[in-house]
Amino acid sequence: MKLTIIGSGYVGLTTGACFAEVGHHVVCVDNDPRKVETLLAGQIPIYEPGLESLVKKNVAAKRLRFTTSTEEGVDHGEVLFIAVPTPPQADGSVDLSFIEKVAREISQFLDSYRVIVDKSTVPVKTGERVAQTIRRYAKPGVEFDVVSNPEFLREGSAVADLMKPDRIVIGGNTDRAIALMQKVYEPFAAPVLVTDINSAELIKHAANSFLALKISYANALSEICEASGADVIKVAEGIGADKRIGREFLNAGLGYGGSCFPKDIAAFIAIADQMGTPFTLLKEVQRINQRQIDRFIDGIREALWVLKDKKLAVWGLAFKPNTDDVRSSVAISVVEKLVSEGADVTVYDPKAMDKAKELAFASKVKFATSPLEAAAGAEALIIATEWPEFASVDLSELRTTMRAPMIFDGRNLIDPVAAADFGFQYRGIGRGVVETRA
Ligand SMILES: NC(=O)c1ccc[n+]([C@@H]2O[C@H](COP(=O)([O-])OP(=O)(O)OC[C@H]3O[C@@H](n4cnc5c(N)ncnc54)[C@H](O)[C@@H]3O)[C@@H](O)[C@H]2O)c1
Ligand SMILES: O=c1ccn([C@@H]2O[C@H](COP(=O)(O)OP(=O)(O)O[C@H]3O[C@H](CO)[C@@H](O)[C@H](O)[C@H]3O)[C@@H](O)[C@H]2O)c(=O)[nH]1
Repeated sequence: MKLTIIGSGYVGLTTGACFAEVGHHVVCVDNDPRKVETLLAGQIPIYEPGLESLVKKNVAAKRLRFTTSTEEGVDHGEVLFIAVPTPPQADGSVDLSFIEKVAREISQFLDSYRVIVDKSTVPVKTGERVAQTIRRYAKPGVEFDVVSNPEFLREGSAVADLMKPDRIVIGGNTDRAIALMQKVYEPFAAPVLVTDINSAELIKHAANSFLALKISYANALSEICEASGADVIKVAEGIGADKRIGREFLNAGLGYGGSCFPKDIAAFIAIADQMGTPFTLLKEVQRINQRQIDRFIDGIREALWVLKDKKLAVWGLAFKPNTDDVRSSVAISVVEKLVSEGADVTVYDPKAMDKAKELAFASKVKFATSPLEAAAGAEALIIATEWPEFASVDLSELRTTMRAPMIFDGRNLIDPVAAADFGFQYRGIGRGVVETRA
């Protein structure tokens, strides 16, 4: 099929590449000329495992191309996917101006039937607004349908998630549009759930909120574990073994971050308020999430007494491993907090340093070229993102290079007993303080 993606960021580019991989002919549009130039030059503007080779392969096979022209995209695709940003506003509600703009742009070039699919994460009832907007601006009588097809990929495993999704949600109001959408997804052989547009839109916010709730449950447990001397990892294992609960998304840590959960939970709260059905449970989720980072910083302050002029190493800047994405990264919030209290911070991340260097905090820290270089002479090490390479650092070398032996492990990455054996004082999340045994 001929498909068009409008917005070629983390979602649009990866979705476009995966659609091409299963045989569709895909045009990816982006209004950022620099991004399109990069893509046309054969480079990938983001780090996502497996994406580069997939893009190269499908460009070479002439199933995938890039343009800045929405007109070219509308001409090409039978189905037009919108994957532009839906950022938060100050009150938590969603800024829908990107979506509205694309709807107007599409309507300008619409000559014959198209399915316009909202893949961005949007509040319930956005589909109705998109249809209204296109009808208002398009030539009279031109046929189209609007469909909601939320995306559930996770950064860091986006290609795998797209190629083998748990489910595909198609929210549509006409058989014609739903049939075309089923054809788009046929090659993926995944379970398809067909709903009305409003339900599909709601599924996305409800799913992300539930996952954030699950993480916050583990984080709230971690505080009780610290107070009682229990181990949150064992507790998560114990409850997660029940199939009705499941072990995934029960990892206590510094709280959830990234470009999705914080904004989507705030959006869902705002949507529920607007509907007159307040979702106060989610406010508690937000509170627990903030408390988790505050408690972590308090623990560092309590152990080190004074942060001013302390030489600290921070491992990790990306909001999670296997991505270079630093949007709403809790790791960066940790660094900012330490810097604001006068600490002398050196950071290292395997993939996210270029993106981090574009942010305001960058001028106030030093960037190292390896985990051990970051830790050289440090009076404490803070682990803020659970990159696998941090777990395999030689603890004996680490001990030798650091000035004082303290590890604050915000992601429970290091084995506390091994750390203690190598002479470290170790503080994880929800597993107490382990004193040095060396
Ligand atoms: N990142 C994720 O993991 C993820 C997963 C599922 C859903 N989502 C949702 O998908 C949407 C996009 O997220 P993202 O992370 O891909 O954002 P992104 O910022 O990485 O990409 C969006 C792209 O849209 C482009 N764009 C903006 N306006 C445009 C226009 N008028 N015409 C053409 N291109 C335009 C931007 O230049 C950018 O490249 C959001 O609603 C997000 O909540 C994101
Ligand atoms: O047990 C866990 C799992 C995750 N996290 C944190 O939660 C955040 C989000 O992680 P993850 O969900 O893996 O990454 P995202 O790429 O943000 O993916 C989420 O957000 C996307 C955008 O909406 C959705 O498509 C995905 O289904 C949803 O998992 C990160 O800060 C993680 O560190 C934890 O603290 N504990």
